[in-house]
Amino acid sequence: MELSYQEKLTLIKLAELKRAKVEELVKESGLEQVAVMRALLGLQAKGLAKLHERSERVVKLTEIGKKYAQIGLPEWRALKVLREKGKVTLDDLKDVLSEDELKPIVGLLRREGWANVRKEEGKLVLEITENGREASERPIDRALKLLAGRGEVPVKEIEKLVPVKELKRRKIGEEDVITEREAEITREGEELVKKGLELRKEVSVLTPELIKSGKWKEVEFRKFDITAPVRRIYPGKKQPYRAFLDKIRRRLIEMGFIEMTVDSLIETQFWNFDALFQPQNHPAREWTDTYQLKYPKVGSLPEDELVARVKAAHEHGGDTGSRGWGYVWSPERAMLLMPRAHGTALDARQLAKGVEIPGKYFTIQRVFRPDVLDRTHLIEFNQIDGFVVGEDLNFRHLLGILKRFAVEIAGAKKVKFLPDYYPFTEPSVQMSAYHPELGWVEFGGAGIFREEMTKALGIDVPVIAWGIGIDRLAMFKLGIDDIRYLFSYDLRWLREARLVW
Ligand SMILES: N[C@@H](Cc1ccccc1)C(=O)O
Repeated sequence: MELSYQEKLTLIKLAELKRAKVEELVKESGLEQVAVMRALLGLQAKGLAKLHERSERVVKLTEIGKKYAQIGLPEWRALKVLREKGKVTLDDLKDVLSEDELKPIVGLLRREGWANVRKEEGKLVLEITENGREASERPIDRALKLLAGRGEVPVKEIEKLVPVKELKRRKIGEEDVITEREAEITREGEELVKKGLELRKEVSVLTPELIKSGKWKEVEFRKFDITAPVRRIYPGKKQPYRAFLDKIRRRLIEMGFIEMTVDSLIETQFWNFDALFQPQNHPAREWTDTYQLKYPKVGSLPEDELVARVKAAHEHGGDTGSRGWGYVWSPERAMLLMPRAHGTALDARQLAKGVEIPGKYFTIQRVFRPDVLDRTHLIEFNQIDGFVVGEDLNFRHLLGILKRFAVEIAGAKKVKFLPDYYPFTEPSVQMSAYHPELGWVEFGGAGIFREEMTKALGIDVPVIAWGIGIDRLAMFKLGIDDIRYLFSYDLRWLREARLVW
């Protein structure tokens, strides 16, 4: 029978102890816990040892419990003050009790019979009782000491002092299940050890020295079982949502899209609304709710010529043949600052700066809109906006691009388009994708930018554009059904979530 070095060593130690906890064997052999476990499993498979597992319910201290073990339970801290003063108000206890501890203290002291409660001039007054003067260690105090000293105490043992429920209610203790493993040597094991085992240290790394000196012929090589279960480790990795966004960015760049960036999350209404041909004094301005900046209130407008063209488009359609919105456009209004409400503002900035024709552009932006938080809505979310500009583009190209996004990037199984309205596109479309749990989820809007907008920005060819709520795409991909989870601190999720794309 072939045994590894670790198995031999463990078996020899086990032969001395006959029956031992895994921890003892770890101490005796000087091996790692995992190595001993693996050796024992090996020995068990060969019939040389037997493993016994026993689970036990134990109680251990919570963080609060640990604190109490150091500074004393609130009732003791309060009683100390009471003993000194005889009579106190709740205010007098503020020095020794935290706010959370103050609330239940009256009930606690009364239940123990340590204090009487009265009202004096509208204030609660606590007065010490005989019981309070003579109070000494109670079962719960002993339980706390026991837990502090031993770390974990079996439920059975604690319950002799206080019900575990009581410890849980007071947030002092919590329950846990520990599994204890014990190994026992079998008769075969004993016989093998009696016959004598040669403990030859195994080599786990083949070094150049071993080869050069020819020693490799003499040493014993350690065998590795690469299918053996090991402890899970969680190496550092990108936050799953961040990783998702980065991959989309990469993918779009690979597809030939140029990324548009901007330094600030704050935007003038000019770029958020006006440059997109959204009328200032019209309900359409509220096609979505937005926030406004209190301080500073205003920013600056771009060059006069551009502002004049946007103004002309709003007032009478500029040189597009449109009649515009027919009102007097106000530069003051356009200067107001706001947290950016959609990524489309960057489209306008880019078009005004000039674009390659044909060209494809995109941006991933954090945007802000008031909303009621729920599993599909956040007030702060991310959008991928983008546009394609070129001579012969039409609506079909747009639908094709959008569908590819939803299916390829988000892994949506079904997609549907519905007519929609945006002041800056004509025609406009809304896209929804199907999620097995959420049903149809709206993803975003798209359309062909209106001439009143593009002409004023200096562009003479069709521009197809879209804005997609990327957070919802991420939900599809990451397999979560609550959008708030994207920003979760839940360590388990952060560790276990697969990095998908
Ligand atoms: N900006 C729009 C989406 C959109 C972008 C581009 C064209 C049409 C619509 C939104 O936030 O919903």
